Amino acid sequence: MVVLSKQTTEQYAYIRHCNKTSAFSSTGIIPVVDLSKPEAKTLIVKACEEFGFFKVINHGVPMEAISKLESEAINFFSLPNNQKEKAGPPNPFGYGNKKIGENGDVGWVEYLLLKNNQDYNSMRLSVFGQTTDKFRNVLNDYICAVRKMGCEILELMAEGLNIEEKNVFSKLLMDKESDSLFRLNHYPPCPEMALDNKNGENLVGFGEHTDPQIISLLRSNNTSGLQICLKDRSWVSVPPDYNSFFINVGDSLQLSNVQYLGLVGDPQVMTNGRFRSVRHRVLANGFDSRLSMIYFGGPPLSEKIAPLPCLMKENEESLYKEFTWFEYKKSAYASRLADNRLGHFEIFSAS
Ligand SMILES: C=C1C[C@]23C[C@@]1(O)CC[C@H]2[C@@]12CC[C@H](O)[C@@](C)(C(=O)O1)[C@H]2[C@@H]3C(=O)O
Ligand SMILES: O=C(O)CCC(=O)C(=O)O
Ligand SMILES: [Fe+2]
Repeated sequence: MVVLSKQTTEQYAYIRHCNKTSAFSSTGIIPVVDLSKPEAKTLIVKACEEFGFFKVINHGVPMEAISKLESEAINFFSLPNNQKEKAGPPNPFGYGNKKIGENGDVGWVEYLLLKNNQDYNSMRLSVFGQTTDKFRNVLNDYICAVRKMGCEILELMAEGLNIEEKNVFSKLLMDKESDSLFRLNHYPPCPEMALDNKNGENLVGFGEHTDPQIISLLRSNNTSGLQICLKDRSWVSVPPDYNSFFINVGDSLQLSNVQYLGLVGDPQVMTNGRFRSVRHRVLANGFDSRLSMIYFGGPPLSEKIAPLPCLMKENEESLYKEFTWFEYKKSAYASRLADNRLGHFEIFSAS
C-alpha cells in the first residue's frame, strides 16, 4: 500500500490537472532538421516562422556527454529531500520543488536551475559532496557541446535569413557576459495520481509559457509530456526522442511584422515578429518520471534587444519599444508563467 504524507497530498491537491484529450499527437507535424544536410538553414527559418519549434538530428553532441549528465541528474534527484534542499531555495537559482518562479506558479516538478559559469562553480553544487568536481566537469562538457550546437543552429538561421553577419545571433551566446541558464527538470511519479485517476487526467508539470531568452536547447529522456501551442492555439504533444534535441525560439528572437499583423500568436523581437516564440508546457502523467535538461541561451544583460535593421523592409516600423535584456528579464521575472511578457513592450499594444 502506498502511504502518502500529508505534504504530498496537499501539494497534489493544489497543482492543476489537465484533461488528457486537450492535445493531439504531433506525429508528422513537428519539423525535423538534419543539421548535416544543406537544406537545414531553409528548414530552420521555416520552422521558426511557423512553429517557433523544431527537432534536431545529427546534432553533433556526443552521446557520452549526454548520458553522463543524465546519470548525474538521476543520482541528484534520487537524494533524500533534505539533501537536495541544501541546494535551495531557488532565488531564482538552486534547487526548487513544486514552486516555479517567485510569483505563485506551481507544478509537479522539481528542478535545479543554474546560472552561467558563476553558478556551476558556486557552493550550491557542494550538495554533490565528494562528487562535486565530477558533476561540474560533466556539466561543463555537456554545456560546451550544446552551446556549440546552438551556435551552429543560430548561424544557419542567419544564413537562411540572408544576413551577411553570420554570427549576428551566435555571438550573443559566445559572449563571455552571455546571460545563459541551465536547468534540470524532474517530473516524478505521483503516488496520489496512481491511486485515484478515474478521469485519466494529467498533472500540470510546468505550466504554459514562452521562454524569455533567445533560444532554448532541450533534451529529455523517453517520457512524453512536452506540448507546444500552434498558431491556431491548439496544443500538440511532442513525442519524446532521447537521441534528439528540441529547439524553442525565445521571446528575444523576432523579425518582420508585416506578414504577422493580425495573427494570433506570440511573435519575437529581433526578428520584429517574423519568428514565433513558442508557447509550451509539460504535463506529467504521474506514472513515469520525465527528466529534461535545458540550456537557455541568453544575451549579455546590457544587450539592446531590437529588430535587426538588415531585416527591416523599407518603411517597416518596429513592433517593440527598444529595451535591454536586463530590462526585459526584470519584467519577465516579475510576471506569472503564462503571461504575455512581450505585451508590455509592444508599441501598438491593444491594451
Ligand atoms: C514564473 C516565472 C518562472 C520563470 C520566471 C517567471 O517569472 C517567468 C518566466 C519563467 C522562465 C521560463 C523559462 C525558464 O525555465 C526560466 C528559468 C526563465 O528564464 O523564465 C523560468 C523562470 C524560473 O523558473 O525562474
Ligand atoms: O521540462 C521540459 O521538458 C520543459 C521545461 C520548460 O519549458 C522550461 O524549463 O522552461
Ligand atoms: Fe520553457
